Amino acid sequence: MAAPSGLLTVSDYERAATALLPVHPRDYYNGGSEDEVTLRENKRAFEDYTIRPFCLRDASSCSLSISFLSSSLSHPIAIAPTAFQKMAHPHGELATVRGAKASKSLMVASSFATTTLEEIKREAGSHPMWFQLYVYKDRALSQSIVRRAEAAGFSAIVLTVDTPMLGRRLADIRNGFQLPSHLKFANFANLPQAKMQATASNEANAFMNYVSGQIDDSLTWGFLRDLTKSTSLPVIVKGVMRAEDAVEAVRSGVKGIIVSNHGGRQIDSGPATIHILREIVEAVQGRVPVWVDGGIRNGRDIFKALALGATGVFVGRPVLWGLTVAGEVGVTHVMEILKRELEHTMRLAGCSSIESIRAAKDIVVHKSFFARL
Ligand SMILES: Cc1cc2nc3c(=O)[nH]c(=O)nc-3n(C[C@H](O)[C@H](O)[C@H](O)COP(=O)(O)O)c2cc1C
Ligand SMILES: CCCCCCC(=O)C(=O)O
Repeated sequence: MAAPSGLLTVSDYERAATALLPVHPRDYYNGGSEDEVTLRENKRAFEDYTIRPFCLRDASSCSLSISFLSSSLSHPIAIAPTAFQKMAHPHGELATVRGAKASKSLMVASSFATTTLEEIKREAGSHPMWFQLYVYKDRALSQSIVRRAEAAGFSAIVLTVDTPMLGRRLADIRNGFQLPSHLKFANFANLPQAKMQATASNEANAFMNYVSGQIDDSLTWGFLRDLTKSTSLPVIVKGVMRAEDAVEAVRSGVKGIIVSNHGGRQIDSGPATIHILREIVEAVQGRVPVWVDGGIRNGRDIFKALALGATGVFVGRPVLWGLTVAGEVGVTHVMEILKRELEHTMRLAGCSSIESIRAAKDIVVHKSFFARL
């Protein structure tokens, strides 16, 4: 199947998906928490940074490849974990895996997938896949999920640390958002699915409260230290927004950090992730790779994140929009658009490799740079 014609950018996919989706999944996917200040700011803040291109630097070839830990990837754009992908398309997570493979993109599977982690990994084969972990009050259940991810062949555990409870997503509360009754929390076959799906009581927010109530809100650094020791997989933390937390995470044994505010879905009024990236990169001093997500919608955004020190970036909603519009073809197309835009930006800026973006001092500056001229 060919990619839909006329869709040239992620914004085109956003408009198309938003028009197609029923109101509950649309608001769940697109929305943020409270006044959605952080949701908007994540995207807007990229405009505060300017690209200062070099000229006459041989733009005839360009490589997007990166390496970190003992891995190498053909490009630095990865697929963030997002829950309930079968609301976007009947093939859900499996279509996303196929799109990840076709576009050679690293993918993270969500704990709250509507497809089991074993089915996801089977579809992925040898393609690199990480597993995102939410920790439940039922610690035995959490441990069994980690063991299953190890056994299935995932290559890292991504521990989400910005969600002791769910943020207040007002649109979902107003809609009485629930997982449609034909879909399941596939990784939790033994939990009372009926409670996790449509609740007969229809009490406002019953579903969100139930899910939120399953997540362990008492986690501390001790849990992270224990996790890094008890799993055979490298642990990466997702949701770090402060330099001292990044340093503590490295001390706790993590092998990577994802600077993230959960796409503006958790605490509201937090800063845009792109503003926080540099201080975290500086604090970590190259001891572990640092990724960033939140509001990344085009190749210039990705270029800016790389120039500010990111090893790579993750995208969440853009993939859901691609999945909604055209299943695996849409996911592939969204990722190809981002890759093409990144390469285009690199060649116009005089950078023939990702390394050369990072090495070029001041190629990306905050707009306040010009105030001193
Ligand atoms: C609909 C939706 C579901 C999400 N589900 C999860 C999840 O299950 N686990 C998780 O760690 N993050 C989850 N996230 C957060 C994303 O992993 C990521 O941090 C965020 O989407 C990045 O922002 P962006 O959507 O602007 O690219 C979700 C985000 C969205 C939009
Ligand atoms: C309504 C249940 C939400 C589960 C959490 C998934 C997630 O991380 C999100 O941002 O949504």
